[in-house]
Amino acid sequence: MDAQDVKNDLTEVLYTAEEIDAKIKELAAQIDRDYADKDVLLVGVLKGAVMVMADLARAMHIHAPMDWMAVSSYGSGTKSSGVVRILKDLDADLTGRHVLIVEDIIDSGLTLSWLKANLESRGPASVEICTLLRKPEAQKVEIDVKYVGMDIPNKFVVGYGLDFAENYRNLDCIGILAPHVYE
Ligand SMILES: O=P(O)(O)OC[C@H]1O[C@H](OP(=O)(O)OP(=O)(O)O)[C@H](O)[C@@H]1O
Ligand code: HPA
Ligand SMILES: [Mg+2]
Repeated sequence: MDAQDVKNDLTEVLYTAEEIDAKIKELAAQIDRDYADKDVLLVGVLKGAVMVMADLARAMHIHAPMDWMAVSSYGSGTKSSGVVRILKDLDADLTGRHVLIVEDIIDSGLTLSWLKANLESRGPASVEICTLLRKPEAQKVEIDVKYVGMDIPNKFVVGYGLDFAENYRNLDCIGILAPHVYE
């Protein structure tokens, strides 16, 4: 690791690229089984879920059409504002469809509880959630989540799609961001 390596800004690597890959494959196998007899539409939440979506979809063996929504509740800070805004809506009509929301992280849960209710109001056959990470100690609202990769401590994490002020998304691992970077 050279002096410029952004990994230097992590206090700890929580999951290596290999560990993430193994977990994504497990989730994909579960999803393949559960949706074997119905068509699923993957709904990725930009931008954080881009890496999860790309790897999850490629690890699946059933049809996995993808659509995207952009919502933002964090802006450039490390705390959720609780106010969710739609920055880009779906192209697809959800009527009668089995929707699987794909997310990188459930932190306070405010984004997903809002999003799930929003998508449920569009007449889908079902709406389930797949998230790679969840912070149980930070969650402020109950959400029924069918697929969870791993539960993590209540620390601000970056990498594999997760950003701080738009940086670190391209890290191949997931780690805890050193507080000196944002304090
Ligand atoms: O459970 P919550 O406390 O609501 O936090 C989780 C959400 O926050 C992040 O998105 P963000 O709004 O930062 O946008 P981004 O995906 O573009 O980084 C993350 O990707 C989730 O969507
Ligand atoms: O821990 C986090 N890191 C990056 N983005 C986030 N959005 C919610 N929680 C986090
Ligand atoms: Mg973010």
